[in-house]
Amino acid sequence: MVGEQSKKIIIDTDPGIDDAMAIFVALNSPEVDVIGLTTIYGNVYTTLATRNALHLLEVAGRTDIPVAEGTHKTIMNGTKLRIADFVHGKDGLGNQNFPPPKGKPIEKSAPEFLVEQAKLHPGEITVVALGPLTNIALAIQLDPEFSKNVGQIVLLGGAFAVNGNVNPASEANIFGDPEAADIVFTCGADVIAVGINVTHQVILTADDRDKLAASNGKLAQYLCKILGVYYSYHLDAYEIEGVYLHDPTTILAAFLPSLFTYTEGVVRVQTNGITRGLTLLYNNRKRFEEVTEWTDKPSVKVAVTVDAPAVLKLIMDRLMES
Ligand SMILES: O=c1[nH]cnc2c1ncn2[C@@H]1O[C@H](CO)[C@@H](O)[C@H]1O
Repeated sequence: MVGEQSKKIIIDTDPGIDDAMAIFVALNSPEVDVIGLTTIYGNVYTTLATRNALHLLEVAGRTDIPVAEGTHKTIMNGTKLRIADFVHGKDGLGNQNFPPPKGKPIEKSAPEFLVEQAKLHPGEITVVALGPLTNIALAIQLDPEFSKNVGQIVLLGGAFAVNGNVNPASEANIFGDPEAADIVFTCGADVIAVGINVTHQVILTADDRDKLAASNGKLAQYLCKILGVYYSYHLDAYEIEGVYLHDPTTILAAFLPSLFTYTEGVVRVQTNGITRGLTLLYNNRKRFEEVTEWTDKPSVKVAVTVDAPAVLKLIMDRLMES
């Protein structure tokens, strides 16, 4: 669905059950035109993320959308990755053993595609980053103009003034590549961070899932098939009969920003020690005597509150219309 004034978005994704939901919400939202998917490790390894991205576009009948494969390593060339297959299933999509997709990724790598599109449409592209931030950091390193050319970077990442979900300090996407995250937070682009302090407020209950399953929405029904593993994980880890809608909530922040409130400040990422992956926002309330690691760095916006009932309703409506 493409509206007249629709925003061009590129989704950087590691599908992932909530990624699948976010991609489908975006494809059914007239406010945005999805011009590409780029893939990254996180919920699964990058190779599987690419396969799943192609598969999801086939399910949605949108094979016209290009998929560019991202990096298999962290920005520091690390190959020991933390993969959250215990959250999403071995295949990333709820252990359904879907057949391999027919399509192939494009020749360009994810960072090359991001740089190319930002240059082609200066100020117009919104990158929605749903996994670790390595591809975006590589795009920044590849082209010094990328931060200026990109319209906005809306990222799911961080745990602002709350515990993380990998450990008490760190949220999964930031923990996946803290050095890359720090590059993105300080790159000078218009960055909006949606952390788990916000996404943990948007919960799809078992009742909501039943409503999706009972609808005629083709994509809603597909999602209900793959959601089982995600529910089991939440019951086990959080003792809730519902799932957090991290990625779909972040997608909405990209085109319906008024559903959220924000604060602004410099965010740095801890890259060492037991708090590796911690996101720390300087709230500008004190002028420090010393020069700090936050001094003279560009500010970003960090989501603080969310109209959770409105976000949940929109996500469900868009999926049930599919
Ligand atoms: O406990 C966890 N470990 C790793 N990844 C997780 C966990 N819980 C959720 N996610 C995944 O990480 C992103 C949000 O942090 C989401 O993509 C979510 O599916």
